[in-house]
Amino acid sequence: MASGQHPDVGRPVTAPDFLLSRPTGSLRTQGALRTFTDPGDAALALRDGSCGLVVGAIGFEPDAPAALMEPELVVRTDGPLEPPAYFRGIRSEARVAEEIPIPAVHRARVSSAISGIKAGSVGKVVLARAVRLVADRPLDPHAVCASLIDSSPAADGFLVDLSPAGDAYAGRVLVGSSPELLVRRRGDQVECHPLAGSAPRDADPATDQASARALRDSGKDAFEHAFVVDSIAHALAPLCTDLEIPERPSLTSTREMWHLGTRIRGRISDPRTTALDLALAVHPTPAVCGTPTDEARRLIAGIEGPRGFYAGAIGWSDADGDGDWMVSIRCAEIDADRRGAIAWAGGGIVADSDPDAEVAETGAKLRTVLRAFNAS
Ligand SMILES: C=C(O[C@@H]1C=C(C(=O)O)C=C[C@H]1O)C(=O)O
Repeated sequence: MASGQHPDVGRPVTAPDFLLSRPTGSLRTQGALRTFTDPGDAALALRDGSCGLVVGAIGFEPDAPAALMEPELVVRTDGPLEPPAYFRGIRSEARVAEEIPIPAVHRARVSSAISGIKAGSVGKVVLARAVRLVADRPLDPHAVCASLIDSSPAADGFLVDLSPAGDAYAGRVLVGSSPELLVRRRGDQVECHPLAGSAPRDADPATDQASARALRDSGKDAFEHAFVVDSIAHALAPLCTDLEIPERPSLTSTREMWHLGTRIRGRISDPRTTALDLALAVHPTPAVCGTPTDEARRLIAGIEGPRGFYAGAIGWSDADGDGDWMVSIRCAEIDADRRGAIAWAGGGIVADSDPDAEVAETGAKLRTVLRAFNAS
């Protein structure tokens, strides 16, 4: 670098403050003509035609502030995004400074959730844990996101400036690589691809295939998965016709995990129902919350405290009603000063869950994000 030059020289001026990269099409935006903290207001603005496009993030709790905006500049691409060389050239470095809670406490929480489930309080609850990362040199959220996209076999990745959610979120950025499609609408076609039931991948191909087969044949995981399909089918039934729900889930994978997934398809009944309306109707699914929803949400709030944007939804919706919303998992929130971040991972607990396996599963899920920070 020549002396006197700013360290950011070469940084693309087009760096977006919202991006969603997906194999089926991507979107990146800059600037905000208008922001919304209440997703209901954004949904209304799309429906009454006063807003052409909404992008951003919705929190886990329905009344938590959202970070939604009507962007100034929009670039849509058919396939996944190709991160700029500038961001690919930056190696992010951070280390795990704290586990929230420590794995032994997460294990104990899972054990007591299993006892609660057996006593009949809920059928399923999703418990998460977090890790706090610290960095000696400032992190660049776009570089972390570039690494997330490049490490994802499907080039899944997202980045959302959370500033529109208010002072507590000013300058904070959510980055992640979610494999889970909450809902997508194109024309009259609606699609969801919920995931639930997981097993860590293994470097040894024979072991890896064996754990995929064990997941496919696991009664406990099929049971855990069915809560999610039932909940989405129930939420979509009044909004869609021709709902197609495969009888059994199929295997799907990321670099780190095997999952059970079910591709649900339907046709929109009323064309005024936008992708954002659909997202708000299905969220939070039992893939991140539990069954019954309100009881599981109360349990989670009591055990974990507020989740903020983890286990919420990120995506976009336009005034024609089209849009994509992903479940905000495999993600981290980067601090405004760029010296730290917090990453989360959770897993569904049912009566037959094994506490040690749940600790291992959340550890494996965290690897997606930890790799992007070169943290271990
Ligand atoms: C909650 C997370 O993942 C969710 C929970 C899963 C499970 O319990 O098996 C699987 C995929 C996701 O729906 C997470 O990654 O943090």
